[in-house]
Amino acid sequence: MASTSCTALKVLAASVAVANRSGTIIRKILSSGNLGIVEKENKNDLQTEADRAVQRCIVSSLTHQFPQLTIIGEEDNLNEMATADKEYLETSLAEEVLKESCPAEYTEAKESELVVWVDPLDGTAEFTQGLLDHVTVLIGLAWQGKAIAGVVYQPYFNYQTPGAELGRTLWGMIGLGTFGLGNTEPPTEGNIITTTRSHSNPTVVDSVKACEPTEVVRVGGAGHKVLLLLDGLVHAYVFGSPGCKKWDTCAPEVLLRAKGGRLTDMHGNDLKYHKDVQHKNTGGVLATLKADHDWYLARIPESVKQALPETQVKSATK
Ligand SMILES: Nc1ncnc2c1ncn2[C@@H]1O[C@H](COP(=O)(O)O)[C@@H](O)[C@H]1OP(=O)(O)O
Ligand SMILES: [Mg+2]
Ligand SMILES: [Mg+2]
Ligand SMILES: [Mg+2]
Repeated sequence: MASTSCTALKVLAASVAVANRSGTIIRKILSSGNLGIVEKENKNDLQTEADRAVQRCIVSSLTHQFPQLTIIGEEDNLNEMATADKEYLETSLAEEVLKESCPAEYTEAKESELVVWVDPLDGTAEFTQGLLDHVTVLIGLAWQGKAIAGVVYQPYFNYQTPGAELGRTLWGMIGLGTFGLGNTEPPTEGNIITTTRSHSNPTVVDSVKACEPTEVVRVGGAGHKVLLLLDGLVHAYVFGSPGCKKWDTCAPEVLLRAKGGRLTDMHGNDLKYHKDVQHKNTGGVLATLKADHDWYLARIPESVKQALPETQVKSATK
């Protein structure tokens, strides 16, 4: 099989398997009733036992199978202990990924050149408030500074539909496509914009308003908002704030771009994912699937652009 010699596809197959395992961990912790909530930088920046346990699971599992990867996870101080964490070791590879052929441009990508951006639980604020379908697990793979593959796992997809299967896995690779989706056609009428519900500020409000929405959908999570685009429920995701980090955007960006969409900062620049890049997406986030991305870019006010400088890369050669 062509895929067996493709390291990027193998890492993606491991990421899909460990994302699925993460769902079991998150659901078990929520049903235990003890979320172990900790405030990080401020009251809008929370961490739960699910964030910690899933990061340990993902980092220990990927490190065990691919020791030369660079893995950058949201939750600090967990990576070192994760290598010794046997409880959470997931060593399977997702067959549905392995059966695909590696796009020619990635056959040369070496394990030591891949950077994996991990958000163990995106939408933590909403998770603590019981808005469970806002939660996703995000694992994105970057090579030569570009997002090339990723998985978005939604552990509580369908949780309000009795009898339906709980959770879904979406994964993709640039050049291969996005898998696990249904309808992706956007609404035929209006200009529906999704944005933050828990991290708003004046530049967020100004950028949404400037894009002339007919409706604003305020929900949690970067992964969740990109899923709204991929499910054909909104036309654009507009986040005029530096709050999102590389682990919030890497995997969702792949799923969008592999379907022909775009995810940029507010200046229209592509985001960079080198291992030594600034973690914050300081230029904000603008994402579209079928809508005219440049139309939205042209409407972002100069005052917002000035408040959101482009992200700096220490060395763009790695
Ligand atoms: N000001 C912020 N402080 C901390 N995290 C933020 C901030 N803004 C955005 N994020 C992260 O980006 C995600 C998307 O933002 P929002 O839901 O506000 O649109 C959030 O779920 C959160 O990720 P996480 O939940 O993984 O900490
Ligand atoms: Mg967080
Ligand atoms: Mg996040
Ligand atoms: Mg998170």
